[in-house]
Amino acid sequence: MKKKVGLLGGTFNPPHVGHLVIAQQVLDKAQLDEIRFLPNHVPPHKKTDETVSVEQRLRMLEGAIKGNPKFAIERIELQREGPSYTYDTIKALTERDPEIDYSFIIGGDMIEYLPKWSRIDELTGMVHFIGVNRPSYSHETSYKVQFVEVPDMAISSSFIRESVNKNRSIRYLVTDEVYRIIKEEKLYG
Ligand SMILES: Nc1ncnc2c1ncn2[C@@H]1O[C@H](COP(=O)(O)OP(=O)(O)OP(=O)(O)O)[C@@H](O)[C@H]1O
Ligand SMILES: O=C(O)c1ccc[n+]([C@@H]2O[C@H](COP(=O)([O-])O)[C@@H](O)[C@H]2O)c1
Repeated sequence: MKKKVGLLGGTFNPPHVGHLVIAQQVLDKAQLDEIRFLPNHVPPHKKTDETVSVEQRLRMLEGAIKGNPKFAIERIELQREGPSYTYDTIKALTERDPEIDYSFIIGGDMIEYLPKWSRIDELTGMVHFIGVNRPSYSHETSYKVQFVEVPDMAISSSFIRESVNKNRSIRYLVTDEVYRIIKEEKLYG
């Protein structure tokens, strides 16, 4: 049987506990073998805090997943210039790893946004989508998306960036390692 790998694509600026909980919940409930976090190079549809480098986002992600043998990082988008379209990524990954059965995990905001994704009709035929609930967003869609229920977490990277900027605590919203990097490198200040 093919190995079942869940891809959690994101900007991870910074990675927060919401990302980790989703990944663990989907791993268990969808009975996957492994989760690979897929940091994008350039987010296709949004501006993010560009004072934080790709390298810093990657180091925070490495710190966030440390210690979980079922979590890894897929770096394929970091090697590609331009917006990180998922169509290009899935095409490259399925060609590279024909022995892996990939699923692509998305939260409610991305489920709502699916109609605007690049080559979405082709993409839904190429990869299995798994959607999770996210407060303030719907998970209803006409696209083929398997729904996995997770605890509702109103946590976002933007909330964390804004909290740091306003001198409010982000303790427990990110792992200790991510917290340390944000403080030591004075990110989002
Ligand atoms: N709290 C959450 N609940 C459910 N899904 C989430 C949550 N946070 C992030 N996700 C999902 O994780 C993936 C990656 O998210 P991303 O790295 O863009 O973080 P974000 O918190 O949405 O960032 P930002 O606030 O900067 O837009 C997306 O599919 C997103 O929907
Ligand atoms: O391919 C697209 O058109 C597309 C549009 C929006 C988002 N995505 C992907 O969805 C994932 C979550 O995006 P984001 O912006 O919430 O970090 C990430 O892997 C993005 O590359 C992909």
